[in-house]
Amino acid sequence: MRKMNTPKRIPGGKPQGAREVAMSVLHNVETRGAYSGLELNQALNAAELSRPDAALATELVYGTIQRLNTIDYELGKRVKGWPRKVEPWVRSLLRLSYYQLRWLSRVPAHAVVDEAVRIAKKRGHAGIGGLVNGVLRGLLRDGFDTVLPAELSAAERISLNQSHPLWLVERWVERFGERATENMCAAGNEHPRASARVNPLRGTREQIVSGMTDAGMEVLPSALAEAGIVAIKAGNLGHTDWYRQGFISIQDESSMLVAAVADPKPGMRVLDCCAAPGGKSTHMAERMRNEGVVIANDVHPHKEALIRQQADRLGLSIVETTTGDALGLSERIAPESCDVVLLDAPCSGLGVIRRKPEIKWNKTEDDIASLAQLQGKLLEQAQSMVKPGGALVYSTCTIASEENEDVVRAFLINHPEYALDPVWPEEVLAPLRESGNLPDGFEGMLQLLPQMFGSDGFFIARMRKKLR
Ligand SMILES: C[S@@+](CC[C@H](N)C(=O)[O-])C[C@H]1O[C@@H](n2cnc3c(N)ncnc32)[C@H](O)[C@@H]1O
Repeated sequence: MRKMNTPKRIPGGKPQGAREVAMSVLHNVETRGAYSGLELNQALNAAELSRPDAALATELVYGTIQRLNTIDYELGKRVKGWPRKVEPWVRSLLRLSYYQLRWLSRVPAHAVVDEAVRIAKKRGHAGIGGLVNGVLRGLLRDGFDTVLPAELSAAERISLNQSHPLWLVERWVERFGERATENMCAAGNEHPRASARVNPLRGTREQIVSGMTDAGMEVLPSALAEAGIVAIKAGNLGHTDWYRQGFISIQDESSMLVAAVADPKPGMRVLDCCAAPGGKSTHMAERMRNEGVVIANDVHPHKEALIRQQADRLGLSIVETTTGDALGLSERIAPESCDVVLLDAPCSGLGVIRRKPEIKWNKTEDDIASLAQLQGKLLEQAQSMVKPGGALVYSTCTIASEENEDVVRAFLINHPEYALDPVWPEEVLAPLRESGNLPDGFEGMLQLLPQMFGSDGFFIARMRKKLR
């Protein structure tokens, strides 16, 4: 879903109903490069849909973006000049209708077609209505199995069946093999599970799981993160008193491993270079039992308040927020003054495709190369503030060796005073070992893949600065 140069408005005024809202969001994501999450929130607020309709619009937006490759492949067989020669809003309408007919069986097929034709006529003309009617009824007649030509490569087949861009699938097949890549892409199409992190200053995981269960929520302790709770059927955890009163934070289970690997102790001085919205800063402060200091820095001034709000909600007074480019941090923070420095770097996000599906269509190999350069520079800054004997932790939510292992290896070549540190807390290593996901000869770098635990794809490396 690359941004096009000539954005056009959808004719026919304000969107009404779930499908029109979804269509307008998809249109804006494609034509203006808008973020699906932000765009959807704004559209839902403006349209004042009922809860079921808002849920349907949400499902249509995310599902259509997730399955875009497969949808376009199938529509390309039926619509002349697809997709370029078709009006962008008609494209969005056909795509979301295809998604609904193939993957959302709870809506009767005739209702999907009738509604799509109604929207096409209302916003276009009878001719567009006829096109939409013909395409959708043809699909209903012929069925929805994607039959691919036998001569396709494994990567081409996975790309079309699992709807991921070919360049990405080719890289992953080369590195992880066909089976793991297919599983990874399938995991990328799953709905993300909601999970929460327990604030140990307010209660234990057992207490909170049992309190939630008593309240009728279906939750489980995380198999990956010691502080994690996975929601099976629990509604929006962010709307509960557990959240409002600081018992829990909403965080992915993989993300929870980062503070566990950093493992700061009470009384330490800790720096989080790229901290907003504060998930890992607050987690580290919790693990430090609110003793010591966590300096939470981010480049964007408006994000400082987000970190502050989280720290206040959780009752963490040791989180000190600062704003500035992490590339200039060493001008503001004394050299070798921190026991632990975390660089949770900006990255291509290929591990969080489940949450932000447009990443698949917006990111390019050039983005990976330029992010890798920035990450190398950020790590260079971050290291200068680590005390001798202290820890430097580097993490990303992506699955690209250039942004992960290569950044760390290049750094270590230039910094013989650092070494990878494989001595991670047993709470992190045990679940990895027991599930067969701890690499042989583990050196202190871990690439978590989304299919391993159903959590985000994440990379974590822990390095130690040698004592002089
Ligand atoms: C992966 S997110 C951090 C998530 C955060 N650690 C958490 O767990 O909530 C990366 C953050 O880096 C920030 N960022 C990007 N470039 C930066 C820079 N040059 N200096 C400082 N922060 C930066 C972004 O604003 C973004 O909030």
